[in-house]
Amino acid sequence: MSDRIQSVSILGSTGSIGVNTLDVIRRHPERYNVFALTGHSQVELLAQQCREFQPEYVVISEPRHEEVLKALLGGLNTEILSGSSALEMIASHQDVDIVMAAIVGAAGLLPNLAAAKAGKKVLLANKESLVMSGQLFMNTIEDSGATLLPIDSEHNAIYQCLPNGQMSSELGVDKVLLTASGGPFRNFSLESLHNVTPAQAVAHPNWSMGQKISVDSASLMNKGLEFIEACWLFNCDADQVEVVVHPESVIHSMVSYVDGSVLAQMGNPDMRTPIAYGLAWPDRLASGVKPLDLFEVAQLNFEKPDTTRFPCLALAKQSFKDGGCAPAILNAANEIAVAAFLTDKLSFLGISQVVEGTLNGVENHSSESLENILYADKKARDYASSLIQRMNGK
Ligand SMILES: NC(=O)C1=CN([C@@H]2O[C@H](COP(=O)(O)OP(=O)(O)OC[C@H]3O[C@@H](n4cnc5c(N)ncnc54)[C@H](OP(=O)(O)O)[C@@H]3O)[C@@H](O)[C@H]2O)C=CC1
Ligand SMILES: CC(=O)[C@@H](O)[C@H](O)COP(=O)(O)O
Ligand SMILES: [Mn+2]
Repeated sequence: MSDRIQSVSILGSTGSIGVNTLDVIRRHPERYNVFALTGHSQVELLAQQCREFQPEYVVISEPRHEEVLKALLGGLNTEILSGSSALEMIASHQDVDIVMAAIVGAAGLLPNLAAAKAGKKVLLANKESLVMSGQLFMNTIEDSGATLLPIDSEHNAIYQCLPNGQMSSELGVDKVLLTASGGPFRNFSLESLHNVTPAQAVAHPNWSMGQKISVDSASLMNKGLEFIEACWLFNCDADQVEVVVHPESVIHSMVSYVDGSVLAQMGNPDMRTPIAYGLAWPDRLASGVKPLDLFEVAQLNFEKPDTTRFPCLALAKQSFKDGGCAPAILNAANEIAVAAFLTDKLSFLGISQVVEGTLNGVENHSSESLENILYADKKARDYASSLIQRMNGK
């Protein structure tokens, strides 16, 4: 354990992961100091977090809200910044040890890359940035000597079950078993999926999360993004990752070995466990999570995923196999489609149609440069938006 207090920047402190991160940090003032906090639209909550944790910097990424934030924080010794370049600054600042990457979606890419380039300990919750830029992101981590620790519950579990955090066949690793809850519509017929609402989609059976990831869990796009995330994080081929539906979300994922052993990481579904693991690694830290009561759990169930009702999983796997910017195109189309679904401009089943249509309609290029990735992201957003307009007869 390091004796020095660690300085933490939290990208997306007003979100579900951000709030849980602050909850863990609050329990350990002797170990962590908050260097910077960031939010996008929740100005009141961001101001409240600043009053409690007194960071050096606060960034409101949406510049419209800067004046309100200033008014709310009058007299506080925290420097107030706005805009996306400020996010990169607080993610790469020389006084920062740990960066929690918890902005939702592609908006996290540039600050996450800045943290990686600056050699920080990067706690990666934002899976979209890795899906978009897999090879580039992993190369950046390796070149800078940064430490990358997965916070996504499944990947954190896999990391804990692998011998050295990597898919090593020399050490007898056979396969990664990526668990999926199946989401709120696991038992819905294809017919009934036509009419499901945003309120139903965000009501995840086991986890309390932000709206976008909750819809992704309902469509199984979350598992598709996580499939790609696992391949990059652990240097796996597509056939070394198997998705297993496990409705209880008590096993957070598993690793199988050539001798027939299967190692699982288990616990109550509460993100404070992987967050505490990432913050304290290689130590362990009390997180406030209730111990798992196996008698209460009683049963663990497993099923195969159904890609007929949930085509997003198959689309994501295919995009990874296609390579280049295909995963970035998939991600961008999905972000646009989910936003349209949440605002009643697209049906639930329309999400996979928009993603598939965009993958077919936008040309794929090499993903070697950041410029190519950002170009694919922009093209895919434009294409998906116009597709939704056409689907709505406009
Ligand atoms: N929630 C969970 O349990 C899990 C989440 N993850 C991943 O972690 C990430 C965050 O998820 P979650 O916390 O649920 O999401 P939330 O929607 O709860 O929070 C998102 C955060 O990002 C900020 N934000 C939104 N848009 C922008 C933008 N354009 N620029 C900068 N900041 C922005 C939000 O600010 P504001 O709220 O102020 O608008 C908020 O702080 C996602 O990538 C998700 O996939 C992974 C595993 C589990
Ligand atoms: C908590 C977490 O990591 C989420 O990504 C969660 O896994 C969503 O659950 P499903 O996508 O399996 O429904
Ligand atoms: Mn997950």
